[in-house]
Amino acid sequence: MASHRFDTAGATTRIEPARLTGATVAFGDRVLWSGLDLVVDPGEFIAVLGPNGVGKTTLLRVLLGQIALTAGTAMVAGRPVRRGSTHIGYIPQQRSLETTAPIRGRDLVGMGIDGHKWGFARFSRSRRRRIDEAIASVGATAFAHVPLTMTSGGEQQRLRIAQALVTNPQLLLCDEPLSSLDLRHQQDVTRLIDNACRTRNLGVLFVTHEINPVLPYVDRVVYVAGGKVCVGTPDEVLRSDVLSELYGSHVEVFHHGDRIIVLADEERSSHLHAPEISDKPKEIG
Ligand SMILES: Nc1ncnc2c1ncn2[C@@H]1O[C@H](COP(=O)(O)OP(=O)(O)OP(=O)(O)O)[C@@H](O)[C@H]1O
Repeated sequence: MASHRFDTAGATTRIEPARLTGATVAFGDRVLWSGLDLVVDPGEFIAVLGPNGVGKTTLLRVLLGQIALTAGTAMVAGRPVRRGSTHIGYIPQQRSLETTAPIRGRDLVGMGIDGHKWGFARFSRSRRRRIDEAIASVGATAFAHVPLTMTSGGEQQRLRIAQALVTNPQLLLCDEPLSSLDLRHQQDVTRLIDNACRTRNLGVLFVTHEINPVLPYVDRVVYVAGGKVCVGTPDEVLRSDVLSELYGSHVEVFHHGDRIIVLADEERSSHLHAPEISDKPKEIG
């Protein structure tokens, strides 16, 4: 894991992408999670895991400045969180990109620089270069000029990653970027994000229900369940005893070849799961 960034003068400057201290989020009487201490290092790939509805997206929204902590502090790039920070690249949970407007991939990537504003900035040479570089870095050059409606889900996800990277952020927040992708595209997208993490020295928080495609790449996991959060390496956290304590009910972690399968007894922990509650054990990863 890289932990230092080199400036142009060759001196080492350490920029901390994110830091949460004693972080707690509650909505009314409902405490979503509490007491989270987490420092995201430069070049560190962290997976955020846990069942539905426990507050994984909320964690990203805290760092985006969209949800205020009930207690504790949240910093991004050494400063208190604020909305609209260019230090953050964000890949939101997948929404359909279908639109009647003739938007192309490179338009989408450009929106990472200037939102949905259209104007003279569109024609600046440096802006064009940044967009071209971001598109090339995710291997999307061949289809960046095609209307988005004519691109596949995997191609759109590459363009979303380029959009998140175009401001050269220090922190990349990814909210279930693997959903709706087949295994090959899950692996491609995970590799791309890992490559951005290592080569750009940026911190990555990657929310996912698919543990196995990301396992080869992650440095640490943040596991949210039962109103609590556990942070550590996959070997430290993805264990039956650790997760049973976190869930407050029996959880089995199986190793099958390279794969990890987490089975939680939904009946006993159904209050942790939303909205589809099953009386069968649920495979989380
Ligand atoms: N602004 C808000 N006000 C009240 N409740 C909220 C707010 N934002 C989120 N919640 C609730 O907090 C809970 C956690 O939501 P969140 O989307 O963070 O969960 P998640 O772990 O990302 O779930 P999933 O895996 O299903 O995407 C949900 O029950 C949600 O309805």
